[in-house]
Amino acid sequence: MPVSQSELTQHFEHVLRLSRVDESQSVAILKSHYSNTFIVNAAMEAALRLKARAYIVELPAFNHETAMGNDLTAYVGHTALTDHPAAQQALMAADLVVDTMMLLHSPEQEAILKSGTRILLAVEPPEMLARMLPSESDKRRVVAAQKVFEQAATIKVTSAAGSDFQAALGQYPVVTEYGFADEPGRWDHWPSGFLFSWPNEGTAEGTLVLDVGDILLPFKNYVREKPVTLEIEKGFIKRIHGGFDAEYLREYMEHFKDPEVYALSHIGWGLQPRAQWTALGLHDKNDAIGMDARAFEGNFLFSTGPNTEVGGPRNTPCHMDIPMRHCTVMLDDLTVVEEGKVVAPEESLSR
Ligand SMILES: O=c1ccc(O)c[nH]1
Ligand SMILES: [Fe+2]
Repeated sequence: MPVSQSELTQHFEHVLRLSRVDESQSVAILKSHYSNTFIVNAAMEAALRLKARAYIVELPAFNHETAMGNDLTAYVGHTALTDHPAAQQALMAADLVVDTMMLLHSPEQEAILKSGTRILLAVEPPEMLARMLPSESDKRRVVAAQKVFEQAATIKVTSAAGSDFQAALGQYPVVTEYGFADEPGRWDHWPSGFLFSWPNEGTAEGTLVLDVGDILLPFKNYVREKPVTLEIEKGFIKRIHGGFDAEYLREYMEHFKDPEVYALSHIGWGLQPRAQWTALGLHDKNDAIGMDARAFEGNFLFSTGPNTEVGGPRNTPCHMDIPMRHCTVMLDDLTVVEEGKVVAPEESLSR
Protein backbone atom coordinates (compact mmCIF):
# COMPACT_ATOMS: atom_id res chain seq x y z
CA MET A 1 0.00 0.00 0.00
CA PRO A 2 1.16 3.59 -0.55
CA VAL A 3 2.59 5.25 2.55
CA SER A 4 2.04 9.00 3.04
CA GLN A 5 4.99 11.36 3.44
CA SER A 6 3.72 12.21 6.89
CA GLU A 7 3.54 8.56 8.02
CA LEU A 8 7.00 7.87 6.61
CA THR A 9 8.41 10.91 8.41
CA GLN A 10 6.96 9.66 11.70
CA HIS A 11 8.55 6.24 11.10
CA PHE A 12 11.89 7.92 10.35
CA GLU A 13 11.59 9.92 13.56
CA HIS A 14 11.08 6.64 15.47
CA VAL A 15 14.09 4.97 13.80
CA LEU A 16 16.39 8.00 14.09
CA ARG A 17 15.46 8.28 17.79
CA LEU A 18 16.38 4.59 18.22
CA SER A 19 19.60 5.50 16.36
CA ARG A 20 20.38 8.02 19.13
CA VAL A 21 19.77 11.13 17.00
CA ASP A 22 19.22 14.29 19.07
CA GLU A 23 20.32 17.96 19.19
CA SER A 24 23.92 16.89 19.86
CA GLN A 25 24.14 14.99 16.56
CA SER A 26 24.91 15.77 12.91
CA VAL A 27 23.11 13.64 10.32
CA ALA A 28 24.28 13.35 6.70
CA ILE A 29 21.79 12.01 4.18
CA LEU A 30 23.69 10.32 1.36
CA LYS A 31 21.77 10.29 -1.90
CA SER A 32 22.04 9.99 -5.65
CA HIS A 33 19.54 10.84 -8.41
CA TYR A 34 17.97 7.36 -8.08
CA SER A 35 17.32 7.70 -4.34
CA ASN A 36 13.66 7.54 -3.30
CA THR A 37 12.76 11.20 -2.70
CA PHE A 38 10.07 10.19 -0.18
CA ILE A 39 12.82 8.59 1.89
CA VAL A 40 15.26 11.49 1.51
CA ASN A 41 12.58 14.02 2.52
CA ALA A 42 11.35 11.91 5.44
CA ALA A 43 14.89 11.42 6.74
CA MET A 44 15.67 15.14 6.51
CA GLU A 45 12.37 16.20 8.12
CA ALA A 46 12.73 13.64 10.93
CA ALA A 47 16.32 14.68 11.65
CA LEU A 48 15.21 18.32 11.90
CA ARG A 49 12.32 17.40 14.21
CA LEU A 50 14.89 15.75 16.48
CA LYS A 51 16.89 19.01 16.35
CA ALA A 52 19.92 17.38 14.72
CA ARG A 53 22.20 19.27 12.36
CA ALA A 54 21.16 17.67 9.04
CA TYR A 55 22.80 17.95 5.62
CA ILE A 56 22.72 16.20 2.28
CA VAL A 57 25.64 14.69 0.36
CA GLU A 58 24.64 14.01 -3.23
CA LEU A 59 26.83 11.86 -5.48
CA PRO A 60 26.38 11.21 -9.20
CA ALA A 61 25.39 7.59 -9.88
CA PHE A 62 28.22 5.11 -10.46
CA ASN A 63 27.91 2.60 -13.32
CA HIS A 64 30.16 -0.22 -14.55
CA GLU A 65 29.98 -2.05 -17.85
CA THR A 66 29.83 -5.42 -16.07
CA ALA A 67 26.88 -4.40 -13.90
CA MET A 68 23.45 -5.63 -15.02
CA GLY A 69 20.01 -4.57 -13.81
CA ASN A 70 19.17 -1.86 -11.27
CA ASP A 71 19.25 -3.87 -8.04
CA LEU A 72 21.62 -2.06 -5.69
CA THR A 73 23.00 -5.34 -4.31
CA ALA A 74 23.79 -6.85 -7.73
CA TYR A 75 27.06 -4.97 -8.12
CA VAL A 76 28.66 -4.14 -4.78
CA GLY A 77 31.87 -2.72 -3.39
CA HIS A 78 32.62 -0.18 -6.11
CA THR A 79 30.40 2.86 -5.62
CA ALA A 80 30.17 6.57 -6.39
CA LEU A 81 32.23 7.03 -3.22
CA THR A 82 35.18 5.01 -4.54
CA ASP A 83 38.20 7.32 -5.03
CA HIS A 84 36.21 10.31 -3.74
CA PRO A 85 38.03 11.39 -0.55
CA ALA A 86 36.28 14.76 -0.32
CA ALA A 87 32.80 13.19 -0.21
CA GLN A 88 34.10 10.50 2.15
CA GLN A 89 35.34 13.19 4.54
CA ALA A 90 31.99 14.97 4.34
CA LEU A 91 30.35 11.71 5.47
CA MET A 92 32.96 10.85 8.14
CA ALA A 93 32.28 14.27 9.66
CA ALA A 94 28.72 13.17 10.51
CA ASP A 95 27.66 11.24 13.61
CA LEU A 96 25.10 9.31 11.52
CA VAL A 97 24.86 8.77 7.76
CA VAL A 98 21.47 7.79 6.33
CA ASP A 99 22.52 5.91 3.20
CA THR A 100 19.86 6.00 0.46
CA MET A 101 22.24 4.94 -2.34
CA MET A 102 23.96 1.73 -1.05
CA LEU A 103 27.54 1.66 0.21
CA LEU A 104 27.22 -1.87 1.59
CA HIS A 105 30.19 -4.18 0.97
CA SER A 106 32.42 -1.24 0.00
CA PRO A 107 35.82 -0.53 1.61
CA GLU A 108 34.69 3.10 1.86
CA GLN A 109 31.81 2.10 4.13
CA GLU A 110 34.28 0.32 6.43
CA ALA A 111 36.52 3.41 6.55
CA ILE A 112 33.58 5.64 7.49
CA LEU A 113 32.51 3.22 10.25
CA LYS A 114 36.08 2.97 11.58
CA SER A 115 35.97 6.75 12.19
CA GLY A 116 33.10 6.14 14.65
CA THR A 117 30.40 7.39 12.29
CA ARG A 118 27.22 5.27 12.28
CA ILE A 119 25.52 4.30 9.00
CA LEU A 120 21.85 3.41 8.50
CA LEU A 121 20.98 1.99 5.08
CA ALA A 122 17.43 2.74 3.92
CA VAL A 123 16.67 1.89 0.29
CA GLU A 124 13.55 -0.31 0.48
CA PRO A 125 10.15 1.06 -0.57
CA PRO A 126 8.13 2.90 2.11
CA GLU A 127 5.61 -0.02 2.33
CA MET A 128 8.40 -2.32 3.53
CA LEU A 129 9.94 0.31 5.82
CA ALA A 130 6.53 0.80 7.47
CA ARG A 131 5.71 -2.93 7.75
CA MET A 132 9.08 -3.81 9.30
CA LEU A 133 9.51 -0.84 11.62
CA PRO A 134 12.32 -1.85 14.04
CA SER A 135 11.97 -2.01 17.83
CA GLU A 136 14.15 -2.45 20.90
CA SER A 137 12.69 -5.97 21.24
CA ASP A 138 13.95 -6.81 17.72
CA LYS A 139 17.40 -5.77 18.96
CA ARG A 140 17.10 -7.91 22.11
CA ARG A 141 16.18 -11.00 20.08
CA VAL A 142 18.93 -10.55 17.46
CA VAL A 143 21.56 -9.81 20.12
CA ALA A 144 20.50 -12.93 22.07
CA ALA A 145 21.12 -14.99 18.93
CA GLN A 146 24.44 -13.20 18.38
CA LYS A 147 25.66 -14.37 21.80
CA VAL A 148 25.29 -18.06 20.88
CA PHE A 149 26.61 -17.50 17.36
CA GLU A 150 29.77 -15.88 18.77
CA GLN A 151 30.43 -18.88 21.05
CA ALA A 152 30.17 -21.44 18.25
CA ALA A 153 33.15 -23.14 16.58
CA THR A 154 31.13 -24.77 13.78
CA ILE A 155 27.92 -24.26 11.85
CA LYS A 156 26.09 -27.19 10.22
CA VAL A 157 23.13 -26.87 7.84
CA THR A 158 20.98 -29.80 6.69
CA SER A 159 17.63 -30.11 4.94
CA ALA A 160 15.22 -32.76 3.68
CA ALA A 161 16.04 -31.51 0.15
CA GLY A 162 19.58 -32.81 0.67
CA SER A 163 21.64 -29.90 2.00
CA ASP A 164 24.56 -31.01 4.13
CA PHE A 165 26.90 -28.08 4.70
CA GLN A 166 29.32 -27.10 7.41
CA ALA A 167 31.98 -24.54 8.18
CA ALA A 168 34.28 -23.50 10.98
CA LEU A 169 33.53 -20.19 12.71
CA GLY A 170 35.47 -17.68 14.76
CA GLN A 171 37.82 -16.02 12.29
CA TYR A 172 35.24 -13.34 11.50
CA PRO A 173 32.86 -11.38 13.75
CA VAL A 174 29.11 -11.95 13.93
CA VAL A 175 27.23 -9.08 12.26
CA THR A 176 23.73 -8.22 13.52
CA GLU A 177 21.06 -6.25 11.67
CA TYR A 178 18.17 -5.05 13.81
CA GLY A 179 17.16 -1.92 11.88
CA PHE A 180 18.79 1.02 13.67
CA ALA A 181 22.36 2.33 14.11
CA ASP A 182 22.59 3.09 17.83
CA GLU A 183 26.24 2.41 18.70
CA PRO A 184 29.43 4.21 17.58
CA GLY A 185 30.77 2.75 14.34
CA ARG A 186 27.68 0.60 13.79
CA TRP A 187 26.18 -0.13 10.39
CA ASP A 188 22.59 -1.28 10.17
CA HIS A 189 19.83 -1.62 7.62
CA TRP A 190 16.17 -0.71 7.99
CA PRO A 191 14.34 -3.06 7.35
CA SER A 192 16.17 -6.14 8.59
CA GLY A 193 16.20 -8.46 11.60
CA PHE A 194 18.81 -11.15 11.04
CA LEU A 195 22.46 -11.98 11.78
CA PHE A 196 25.38 -13.57 10.04
CA SER A 197 29.08 -14.28 10.06
CA TRP A 198 31.58 -15.58 7.51
CA PRO A 199 33.01 -19.12 7.40
CA ASN A 200 36.66 -19.33 8.44
CA GLU A 201 38.70 -19.11 5.25
CA GLY A 202 38.81 -22.42 3.37
CA THR A 203 36.54 -24.33 5.78
CA ALA A 204 33.09 -24.22 4.12
CA GLU A 205 32.37 -27.72 2.80
CA GLY A 206 29.46 -29.77 1.53
CA THR A 207 26.29 -29.39 -0.48
CA LEU A 208 23.55 -26.78 -0.46
CA VAL A 209 20.40 -27.83 -2.32
CA LEU A 210 18.15 -24.90 -3.27
CA ASP A 211 14.69 -26.43 -3.20
CA VAL A 212 11.53 -25.12 -4.86
CA GLY A 213 10.61 -21.87 -3.04
CA ASP A 214 14.15 -20.91 -2.09
CA ILE A 215 15.07 -17.45 -3.38
CA LEU A 216 17.86 -16.18 -5.60
CA LEU A 217 18.73 -12.49 -5.03
CA PRO A 218 19.29 -10.21 -6.89
CA PHE A 219 17.37 -12.21 -9.53
CA LYS A 220 14.32 -12.02 -7.26
CA ASN A 221 13.28 -15.46 -8.45
CA TYR A 222 11.84 -18.27 -6.40
CA VAL A 223 13.33 -21.62 -7.48
CA ARG A 224 10.31 -23.24 -9.14
CA GLU A 225 11.16 -26.00 -11.54
CA LYS A 226 13.72 -28.25 -9.82
CA PRO A 227 16.35 -27.97 -7.12
CA VAL A 228 19.72 -26.29 -7.71
CA THR A 229 22.66 -28.14 -6.13
CA LEU A 230 25.78 -26.22 -5.11
CA GLU A 231 28.84 -28.27 -4.26
CA ILE A 232 31.23 -26.43 -1.96
CA GLU A 233 34.84 -27.29 -1.24
CA LYS A 234 37.36 -25.33 0.81
CA GLY A 235 35.14 -22.24 0.99
CA PHE A 236 34.31 -22.02 -2.73
CA ILE A 237 31.41 -23.23 -4.89
CA LYS A 238 32.95 -25.78 -7.23
CA ARG A 239 29.88 -27.02 -9.12
CA ILE A 240 26.34 -25.73 -9.72
CA HIS A 241 23.88 -28.19 -11.25
CA GLY A 242 20.12 -28.67 -11.65
CA GLY A 243 17.64 -27.30 -14.17
CA PHE A 244 17.12 -23.87 -15.70
CA ASP A 245 17.76 -21.95 -12.43
CA ALA A 246 21.16 -23.66 -12.14
CA GLU A 247 22.07 -22.79 -15.72
CA TYR A 248 20.99 -19.18 -15.20
CA LEU A 249 23.03 -18.87 -11.99
CA ARG A 250 26.11 -20.43 -13.64
CA GLU A 251 25.88 -18.10 -16.62
CA TYR A 252 25.33 -15.01 -14.45
CA MET A 253 28.35 -15.75 -12.22
CA GLU A 254 30.59 -16.64 -15.19
CA HIS A 255 29.83 -13.19 -16.66
CA PHE A 256 32.02 -11.54 -14.02
CA LYS A 257 35.14 -13.57 -15.02
CA ASP A 258 36.32 -13.47 -11.41
CA PRO A 259 37.07 -16.66 -9.41
CA GLU A 260 36.25 -14.79 -6.19
CA VAL A 261 32.54 -14.67 -7.09
CA TYR A 262 32.36 -18.38 -6.07
CA ALA A 263 33.58 -17.72 -2.53
CA LEU A 264 31.08 -18.15 0.31
CA SER A 265 30.20 -14.78 1.84
CA HIS A 266 27.95 -14.13 4.87
CA ILE A 267 25.94 -17.03 6.36
CA GLY A 268 23.26 -16.79 9.02
CA TRP A 269 19.55 -16.93 9.71
CA GLY A 270 16.43 -14.73 9.72
CA LEU A 271 14.69 -13.43 12.84
CA GLN A 272 12.15 -10.91 11.51
CA PRO A 273 8.56 -12.12 12.07
CA ARG A 274 7.13 -9.19 10.07
CA ALA A 275 9.17 -10.17 7.00
CA GLN A 276 7.22 -12.46 4.70
CA TRP A 277 8.54 -15.17 2.39
CA THR A 278 5.73 -14.28 0.00
CA ALA A 279 6.38 -10.52 -0.15
CA LEU A 280 8.96 -10.70 -2.93
CA GLY A 281 6.30 -11.99 -5.30
CA LEU A 282 4.29 -8.80 -4.82
CA HIS A 283 7.02 -6.38 -5.86
CA ASP A 284 8.44 -5.51 -9.27
CA LYS A 285 12.14 -6.27 -9.60
CA ASN A 286 13.12 -2.59 -9.52
CA ASP A 287 10.88 -1.81 -6.53
CA ALA A 288 13.10 -3.26 -3.84
CA ILE A 289 16.25 -5.23 -3.02
CA GLY A 290 14.06 -7.84 -1.32
CA MET A 291 14.72 -7.53 2.41
CA ASP A 292 11.69 -9.68 3.28
CA ALA A 293 13.56 -12.60 1.72
CA ARG A 294 16.78 -11.91 3.66
CA ALA A 295 15.04 -11.41 7.00
CA PHE A 296 12.04 -13.79 7.23
CA GLU A 297 12.07 -15.74 10.44
CA GLY A 298 13.67 -19.18 10.19
CA ASN A 299 15.41 -18.78 6.87
CA PHE A 300 19.00 -19.93 6.38
CA LEU A 301 20.60 -17.09 4.40
CA PHE A 302 23.89 -17.69 2.67
CA SER A 303 25.64 -15.52 0.12
CA THR A 304 28.57 -15.44 -2.26
CA GLY A 305 31.46 -13.14 -3.08
CA PRO A 306 32.78 -10.23 -0.98
CA ASN A 307 34.08 -10.23 2.60
CA THR A 308 35.06 -6.54 2.78
CA GLU A 309 32.39 -6.00 5.47
CA VAL A 310 34.58 -7.88 7.93
CA GLY A 311 37.90 -6.57 6.69
CA GLY A 312 38.52 -9.44 4.27
CA PRO A 313 40.45 -9.13 0.98
CA ARG A 314 37.62 -10.15 -1.41
CA ASN A 315 36.03 -7.08 -2.99
CA THR A 316 34.40 -8.88 -5.89
CA PRO A 317 31.30 -7.02 -7.20
CA CYS A 318 29.06 -10.07 -7.79
CA HIS A 319 27.05 -10.76 -4.64
CA MET A 320 24.29 -13.37 -4.48
CA ASP A 321 22.04 -13.52 -1.38
CA ILE A 322 20.25 -16.88 -1.22
CA PRO A 323 17.66 -17.41 1.53
CA MET A 324 16.54 -21.02 1.99
CA ARG A 325 13.46 -22.46 3.73
CA HIS A 326 13.01 -25.62 5.80
CA CYS A 327 16.69 -25.90 6.81
CA THR A 328 18.03 -27.09 10.14
CA VAL A 329 20.88 -24.90 11.40
CA MET A 330 23.14 -26.13 14.20
CA LEU A 331 25.84 -24.19 16.04
CA ASP A 332 28.10 -26.86 17.52
CA ASP A 333 25.47 -29.10 19.16
CA LEU A 334 22.82 -26.39 19.60
CA THR A 335 20.01 -26.39 17.02
CA VAL A 336 18.95 -22.77 16.47
CA VAL A 337 16.63 -23.37 13.50
CA GLU A 338 14.78 -26.66 13.03
CA GLU A 339 13.33 -27.28 9.56
CA GLY A 340 12.79 -23.56 9.05
CA LYS A 341 11.54 -22.75 12.54
CA VAL A 342 13.62 -20.72 15.03
CA VAL A 343 13.93 -22.88 18.18
CA ALA A 344 16.84 -21.36 20.14
CA PRO A 345 18.07 -19.41 21.94
CA GLU A 346 14.82 -18.88 23.86
CA GLU A 347 15.39 -15.10 24.08
CA SER A 348 15.51 -14.86 20.25
CA LEU A 349 12.04 -16.33 19.73
CA SER A 350 9.30 -13.90 18.67
CA ARG A 351 6.14 -14.49 20.73
O1 LIG B 1 20.90 -5.95 4.76
C1 LIG B 1 21.60 -6.54 3.93
C2 LIG B 1 21.39 -6.41 2.59
C3 LIG B 1 22.19 -7.06 1.73
C4 LIG B 1 23.20 -7.84 2.21
O2 LIG B 1 23.99 -8.45 1.37
C5 LIG B 1 23.42 -7.96 3.54
N1 LIG B 1 22.61 -7.33 4.40
FE1 LIG C 1 24.40 -10.25 1.26
